Amino acid sequence: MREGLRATLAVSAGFWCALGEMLRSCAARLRMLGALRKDEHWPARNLGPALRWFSSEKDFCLPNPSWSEDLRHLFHQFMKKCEDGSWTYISEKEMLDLQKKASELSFQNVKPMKKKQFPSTLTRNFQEGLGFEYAMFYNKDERRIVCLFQGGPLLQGFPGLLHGGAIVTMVDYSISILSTKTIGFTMTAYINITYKRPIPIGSVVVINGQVDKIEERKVFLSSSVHSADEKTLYSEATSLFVQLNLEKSET
Ligand SMILES: CCCCCCCC(=O)SCCNC(=O)CCNC(=O)[C@H](O)C(C)(C)COP(=O)(O)OP(=O)(O)OC[C@H]1O[C@@H](n2cnc3c(N)ncnc32)[C@H](O)[C@@H]1OP(=O)(O)O
Repeated sequence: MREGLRATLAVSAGFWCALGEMLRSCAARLRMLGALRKDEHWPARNLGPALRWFSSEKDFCLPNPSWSEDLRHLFHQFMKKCEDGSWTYISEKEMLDLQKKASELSFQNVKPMKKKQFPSTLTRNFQEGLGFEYAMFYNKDERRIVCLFQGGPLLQGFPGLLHGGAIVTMVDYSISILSTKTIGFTMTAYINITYKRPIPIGSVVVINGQVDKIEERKVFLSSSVHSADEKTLYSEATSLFVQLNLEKSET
């Protein structure tokens, strides 16, 4: 009897959580669409809570209601490419595990912030659709990474356009995962980015990163940012990542 009651309570708690999550997603989608409406100036006070409470249980790289048709389409295309094993989907958990392991191994003197103060990594701190929406795919044999990225209204620089800092953040994050998967834990030593065309907020871009050369602890990479139809080249970057010297790193 008691077991039955417990099961009922668990099911109803699950139902309310799922409903809450669904309503939050819809609200985020509506806010994003509102912000993208022509001629509308979107004051920050209308944003509502922009931070998202992070749950390590949820895979934020999977499609959510804020994703546009283009992003969904590309995501499913890449998931298909994963079927023969040439490409692999990188889940949120894998990204978090990489970060956690890197900080455990290298920065013993740095205290991670408490979850309550700081929900997650920069790219995951925004409500659905308002910041960084992305999914990544890795090709081990070709030493390549692809990141499908849709930047939301909180990443605005000039009106209606993505901020260059947000673009390089996403490029840096993608290739940092590539270099770490290629030779172990690395950090960005430099990244030189050239912005060729502005990226409209809410549009979907494809970040392609590849390893050009490895010299001992140094990984040289190049990357590009294209439109989903590959017709527009938005940015190009070259960068150096250095494998962490675990004996030396203390801070
Ligand atoms: C898993 C995903 C997590 C998401 C994170 C996203 C990525 C990031 O944002 S990382 C944050 C930004 N980056 C940083 O904060 C890094 C700060 N810098 C550092 O900690 C160090 O300088 C670091 C680790 C890059 C290199 O330091 P260290 O391990 O002591 O290497 P060091 O011995 O000085 O240099 C190694 C080699 O790299 C070269 N090198 C290092 N930095 C540079 C540079 N900026 N330009 C050119 N060459 C460089 C050196 O000349 C040397 O070359 P060689 O072996 O031929 O003599």
